Parts: sequence; C-alpha cells; structure tokens
Amino acid sequence: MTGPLNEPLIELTGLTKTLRGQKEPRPILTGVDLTVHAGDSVAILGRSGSGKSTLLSLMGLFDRPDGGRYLLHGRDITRLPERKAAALRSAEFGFVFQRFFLLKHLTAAQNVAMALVNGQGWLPRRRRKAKVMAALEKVGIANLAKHRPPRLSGGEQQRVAIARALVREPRVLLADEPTGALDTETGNLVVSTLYEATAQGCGLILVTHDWDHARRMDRVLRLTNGRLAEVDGAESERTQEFPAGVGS
Ligand SMILES: Nc1ncnc2c1ncn2[C@@H]1O[C@H](COP(=O)(O)OP(=O)(O)OP(=O)(O)O)[C@@H](O)[C@H]1O
Repeated sequence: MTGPLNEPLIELTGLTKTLRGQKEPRPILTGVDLTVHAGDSVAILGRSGSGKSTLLSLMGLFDRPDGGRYLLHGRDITRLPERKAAALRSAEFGFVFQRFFLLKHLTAAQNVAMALVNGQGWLPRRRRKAKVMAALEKVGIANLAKHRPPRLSGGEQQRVAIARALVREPRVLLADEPTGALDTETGNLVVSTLYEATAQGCGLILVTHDWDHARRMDRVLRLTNGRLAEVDGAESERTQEFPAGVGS
C-alpha cells in the first residue's frame, strides 16, 4: 500500500462503537479522532473500562466501528470484509498483549518463526532464519534464541512476543498493556524495545495505565467519555491511573 509521502499512516475520524445485546445499548466510543504518522508513537491512557481495548480491536481490524472513518495510508478500511481484514492484519499490523501467548514447547526462535509461517507461507529456510534472528537482535535477545519460554523471565518472554510482532515488519504496532504483567524495571525495558521499533518507521500505539511508560511516547492521549484528548504533563501529575478492574 503506497500513498503520498506525508500522508498519515492512520487517520481515524469520528469513530464510534456502541455495545449492544444488553438491556440498554451502551456507547463505548463516541467520536474518536486520531492521526498517526509513520514513526510516531502514541500512548493511550484511560480508566479501566473506558474503551481502550475496544479502540485497539477496531484499529487492529478485529472488529468494525458503527460510524466514522478509518484510513490506513489513505485507504478507507472502515468496512473491510473479514477476509480482506485478515490479510491486511497480517501484512500491516503487529500485536503485543499483556499475556505473551508463546508456545511453551517451541524455542524463542521457533515462536518468532511462527509469525512468518502464518502470514507469508513458508519462506526458504535461510531467509526465515535470517529474519527471525534479526528480529530477536532488534529486541536484544538473540543470545536466547534457543531457549524455551519456561526458561525465560517475563521480560524476556515479552521481548520474544515483540520480536514475533516485528518479524513481519509491520507498519503499525498495537500494544495493549504490554507491561501489565511485569515489574517496573522490566516494563521500562519492554517499553524501550517497543519505542525503538518506531525508528524504522513503524507507528506505535501503546495502551497503558502507567504514566511513566506513557510519557516516553511522542504523544500522550487520554480516552475519556469515548473520545481521545491530548494529555499535558501538568494534568498527568494530578491524575492517578487505575489498574485494570479498578475505578471504572
Ligand atoms: N464483548 C463484550 N461484551 C460486553 N461488554 C464488553 C465487551 N467488550 C467490552 N465490554 C465492555 O466495554 C467497556 C470497554 O471495555 P474495554 O475493554 O475496551 O475497556 P479498557 O479501557 O480497555 O479497560 P481495561 O483498562 O480494564 O482493560 C467495558 O465496560 C467492558 O466491560
């Protein structure tokens, strides 16, 4: 997918999502506007239940909005049918979650290689190996390529998961509370690893409850009442974030 040089990577305009199937329809996103350029990093803060994961699932094409518009490199993908969405998802997006979702019986390298098998069919062995090692090197754990997840720390496992997300060279990296299961120091390392991916032009959206992690991104936004708003430093000092399940 190509477009004019300065065209935003992502452009969301007035995105809405209402949960139905309950007694009363419940609006979760009421008009999300967001522009992300290649190489941009954006943190999204917000109370538990404010709709951060809902927004990421729309951005990652796991779900569709009710209204508004979603452009990816100028292409309107608001209402993409699932088959095309799945193809775009594996070609353009990388995902990192709070849980690492690694396969225990495979080595770190094999876990990363799985992303290539699923997305691109079998590459010749040499090329596959080179890509996997490059991805592991990018996240600083090439030396652990042959280790299986049970022998890795939480931070190392998350870095394997990041390598798995990066190995297909996505244009957009969506990270949903990737440090939620890690201590502060390890979390910092993981955030640095994600941020470094933007140096290669990847756009990064980081959902987090941690202000210290958020402020390391180029921009910090808060999801409140179904919309995104810029956060300034002073506000953040006054506002406390709440962990999942608290304060919704
Ligand atoms: N499949 C679903 N069925 C019913 N309610 C849902 C569903 N998915 C999300 N919700 C509700 O939608 C609201 C937004 O959820 P979402 O997970 O997007 O919030 P969040 O900001 O990511 O929360 P957290 O920080 O706790 O992860 C919540 O009130 C949640 O309970």
